[in-house]
Amino acid sequence: MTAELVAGIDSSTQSTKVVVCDAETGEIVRTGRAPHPEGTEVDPAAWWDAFGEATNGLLDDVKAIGVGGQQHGMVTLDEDGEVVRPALLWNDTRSAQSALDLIDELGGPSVWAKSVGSVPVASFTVTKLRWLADNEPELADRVARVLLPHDWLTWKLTGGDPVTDRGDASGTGYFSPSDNAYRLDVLSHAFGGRTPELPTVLGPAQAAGHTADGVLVSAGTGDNMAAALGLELKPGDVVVSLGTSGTVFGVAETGAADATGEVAGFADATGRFLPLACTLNAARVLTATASMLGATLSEFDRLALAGAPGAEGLTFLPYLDGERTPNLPGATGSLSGLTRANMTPQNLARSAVEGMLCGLAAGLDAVRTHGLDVRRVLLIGGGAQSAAVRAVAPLVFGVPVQLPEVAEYVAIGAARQAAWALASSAEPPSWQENKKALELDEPTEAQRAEGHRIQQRHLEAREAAYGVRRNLGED
Ligand SMILES: Nc1ncnc2c1ncn2[C@@H]1O[C@H](COP(=O)(O)OP(=O)(O)O)[C@@H](O)[C@H]1O
Ligand SMILES: O=C(CO)[C@@H](O)[C@H](O)COP(=O)(O)O
Repeated sequence: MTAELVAGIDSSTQSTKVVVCDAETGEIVRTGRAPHPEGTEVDPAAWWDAFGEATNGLLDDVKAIGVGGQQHGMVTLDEDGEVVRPALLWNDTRSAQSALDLIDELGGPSVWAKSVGSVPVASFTVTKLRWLADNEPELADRVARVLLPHDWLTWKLTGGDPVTDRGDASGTGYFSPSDNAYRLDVLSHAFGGRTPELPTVLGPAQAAGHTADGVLVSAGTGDNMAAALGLELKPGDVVVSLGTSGTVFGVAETGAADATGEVAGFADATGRFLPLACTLNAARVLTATASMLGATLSEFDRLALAGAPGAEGLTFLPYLDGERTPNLPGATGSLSGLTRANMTPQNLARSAVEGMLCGLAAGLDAVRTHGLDVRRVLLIGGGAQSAAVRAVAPLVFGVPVQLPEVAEYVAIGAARQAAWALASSAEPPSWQENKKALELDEPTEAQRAEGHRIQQRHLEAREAAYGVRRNLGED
């Protein structure tokens, strides 16, 4: 009997990736990818074009397809289903003041954390709608429907009524993951009294519909939720993803409600929860530093590996695109501790790797404080391909770090969701047999202490430069 095939799509910030898998075992049989345009506002048509390019010739015998997409992006449609304005992405910080206004107007951070699981920052859709209402009211008046990137792609595939899932909906700021319901009062308040249509929230294994060719389309989800599904996380597993964003997350049985805003209390794609901390600066810290040094990524790795642990006193706070955690949307990066002796390409490269990872280590402390048991870190995303990152991560994180076989876990998770919807089973198929992970070298006690010192220095520099206090998990 020939295997049934399912496809998973990862429509993330920088590209669309596709995997086609055996529905029963998860074995990957084909892959594809296509780039997205630069920028923090993008015409959704570019994602559809990238989808077409990435899947070209790959979907002929596929029975089901699922879409994982970058979270939070605001896609606005008019009465005719036409896009009203380019989508504002999760990393667009223009709505930072709108976030502060909304927090204030609706009762403060604790009220937000309790009602929708998260305190909104500029990334959240709800703040983008407020920005639109305040700054482009004539466009806001034309908005009949608001979707997230994955909702829009799913809708393009089925042509039916727009749908979403609980995981991606939980990143809007107008959905309560604990009540499993939209907060239309919050939506309407944020959008100046307007009440656009929202997509129906499907259950984890429900189908969104079918393509014109009869391929089943699953509900889809946000990219981090899809990665969690693809990795089949167990209690104690925490993912650190180094893509455009840096994210730290794990699956929990109860939702987080962090009034400090460091941890977002998202839902996952299985009916559980996904507490998550997110930075705006991850893999691109490495690529920007490599480009400043005139180095390729492998030359950059060689430089960083030749730099001394602690970069001989250089501290790089890598807020190159502003920052989200800590919430410093207008921040710029800084490099401190320079001397004539330590100012070398090797130390600069090393400090970029350490600075980026220290931001994620703070996220690790934050999710630990909010209930996640951190027994091991699974390192994924484009930045995990860096040899220097692999060498430094165990020191800075201070727990065992595993590198799941380099593969596209968002797309794999979306494919697993498609296989689940195809089987209509109570639980998703287990693809665990196909999972291999490389155990990175455990740090010695001395290296662990070094990692701790690097993290302490990073936190002190953060406090000195931006007044950010340490969170509860830090000593
Ligand atoms: N060896 C490497 N070292 C550092 N960065 C890398 C390496 N390989 C890929 N990247 C970076 O990873 C990023 C892409 O990661 P990915 O997880 O696909 O991002 P996203 O999902 O946000 O689109 C790009 O910025 C790319 O340059
Ligand atoms: O906003 C978040 C998480 O809340 C980001 O993680 C986006 O979902 C984009 O992901 P990548 O493109 O970096 O994978």
